[in-house]
Amino acid sequence: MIRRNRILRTSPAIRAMVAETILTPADFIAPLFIVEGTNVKEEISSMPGYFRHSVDLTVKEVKELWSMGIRSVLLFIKCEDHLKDNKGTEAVNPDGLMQRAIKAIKDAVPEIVIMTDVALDPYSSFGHDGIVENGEIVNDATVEVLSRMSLSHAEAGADFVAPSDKMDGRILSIRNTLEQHSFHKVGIMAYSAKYASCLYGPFRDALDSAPGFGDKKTYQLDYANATQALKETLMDVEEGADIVMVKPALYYLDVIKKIKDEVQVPVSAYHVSGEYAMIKAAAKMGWLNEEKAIIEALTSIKRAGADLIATYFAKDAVRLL
Ligand SMILES: NCc1[nH]cc(CCC(=O)O)c1CC(=O)O
Ligand SMILES: [Mg+2]
Repeated sequence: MIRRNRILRTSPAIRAMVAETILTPADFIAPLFIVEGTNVKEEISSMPGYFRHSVDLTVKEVKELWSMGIRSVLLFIKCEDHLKDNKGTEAVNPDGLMQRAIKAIKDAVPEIVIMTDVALDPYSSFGHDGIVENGEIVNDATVEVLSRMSLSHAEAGADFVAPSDKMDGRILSIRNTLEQHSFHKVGIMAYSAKYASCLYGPFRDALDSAPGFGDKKTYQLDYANATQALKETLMDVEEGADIVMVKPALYYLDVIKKIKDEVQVPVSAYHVSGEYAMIKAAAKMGWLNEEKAIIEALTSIKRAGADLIATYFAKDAVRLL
């Protein structure tokens, strides 16, 4: 034998020397679920160990994340039922929960990068990401509202808007709207390769945002396809996306790799609620070691090509590194 492969795995020191993929706290984007009220902290039943917080406790949480080295948060709000409609009225309310949360975080931790979800589902009486007409999700009217919604987040102080809706043409429209209003420093993280996945179930519990009819297959990608994901990601970059995203993450490592090889912007991946829940459930049963499962999952996502990872395990991962 002239090549003994095991030499490079002999000891922890050698393994550390040759490790190609190393996670760091700045890799993580921490998603946060925000609710009305004060001093509210509610555990999400299908996401054990993860919570919805009122704005005051969200601010506390953000301070802790920042002190741990996490550099970015991704905000989602749970809209009160009586404020939901089919027009996204509350989504553009300058005093809405999202807008108030952005301001409170910006005041308390000005340096952290605030990213905001842009889609109508939490605000929609139909639980869909867009405006519904005759049982269909209409594209262009939705893009118009998403652009106003993005502007409203920028006005409140968001650093990045993150359109997760998958309507056609929304990146260009959002970019133009931001430009027209001189928000030259607000970025766009586009959910470009977002699949219609079963893995969003716990998230929809968290926000009470499950579709009231049908599914999201007319706008989110079919998991049988990778080519469309690449095409649509390249289009989003052309339209002005600063960061592109693949979502979910672990079932889509090939898509992350394919996109990373083709684009010249940072690629993020969203390790979604169902991926969190799977690890939590198996760990609770004693079938998997939770800590090892977390680090292996996140390292694999980065190895596939993700520059950034949105994950509910951000804090756990930083503690384990
Ligand atoms: N547009 C809404 C949105 N933004 C992020 C997620 C899912 C995140 C997760 O499951 O962790 C969803 C759900 C959906 O598309 O139905
Ligand atoms: Mg990085």
